[in-house]
Amino acid sequence: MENINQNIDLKKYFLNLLEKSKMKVENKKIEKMLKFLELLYNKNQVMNLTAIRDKKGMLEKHFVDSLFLTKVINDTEKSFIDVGTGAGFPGLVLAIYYPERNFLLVDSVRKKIDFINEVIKELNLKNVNTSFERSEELIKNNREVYDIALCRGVANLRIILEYMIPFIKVNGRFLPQKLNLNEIEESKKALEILNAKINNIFEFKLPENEDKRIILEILKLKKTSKKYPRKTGIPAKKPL
Ligand SMILES: C[S@@+](CC[C@H](N)C(=O)[O-])C[C@H]1O[C@@H](n2cnc3c(N)ncnc32)[C@H](O)[C@@H]1O
Repeated sequence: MENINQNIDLKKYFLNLLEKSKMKVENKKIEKMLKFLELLYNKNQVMNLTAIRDKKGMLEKHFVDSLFLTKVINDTEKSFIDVGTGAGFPGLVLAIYYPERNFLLVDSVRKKIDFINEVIKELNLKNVNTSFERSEELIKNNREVYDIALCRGVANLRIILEYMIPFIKVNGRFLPQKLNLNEIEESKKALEILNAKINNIFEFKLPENEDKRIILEILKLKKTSKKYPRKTGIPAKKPL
């Protein structure tokens, strides 16, 4: 009985966070997200998947924060890649939200991808593929094929630009999530080399703790030279 009441409270809490953020999510998707939350919470007891250890914190800082992207993503954008997805943020939440669109979730740590594969199986998701290759390796067969690239909490902007811009089509968008605008100035050279520009900056506030969250809209203007990304490890060691 106690468990059922806790689940009802949690659902109410999630719906309230969404309402405060002016977002609507269909009930069957909410149920899937709550199931994902349960799996994450349980796995996090035995394996370090996220530093946020309570369910309400996870709902706000992982689920709602991932869903902010739905305010920026257009109907025409159908293929997505999320590099450094960790426990599935933002990519797995968006894959639940957009069951008709295709997602590739990537993380170089195999046990994280093992967890994501378990969630995919439990939730019976048909629109998600996974890879535990590093992005600099994975690019070989995936150059310029995605409409949207996603990346949250992985590295400095100038580093992730080199990882991500090569994956997207010309006129595709990279939508990195950041906590502030500090990295923009030092990323100017990387943007120029990779033929990309910052087109827009979207600001959000987490509904409960009111911390600021940023989504950068980066547009790919022309094809990327095959020189990029450089060999594995170099983008992080010697950023553009
Ligand atoms: C701090 S976690 C962020 C996880 C998740 N995106 C989130 O926001 O909760 C960063 C993840 O990026 C992965 N990562 C870093 N560089 C990578 C690369 N070049 N290719 C694939 N994964 C990478 C790490 O293994 C780690 O799991």
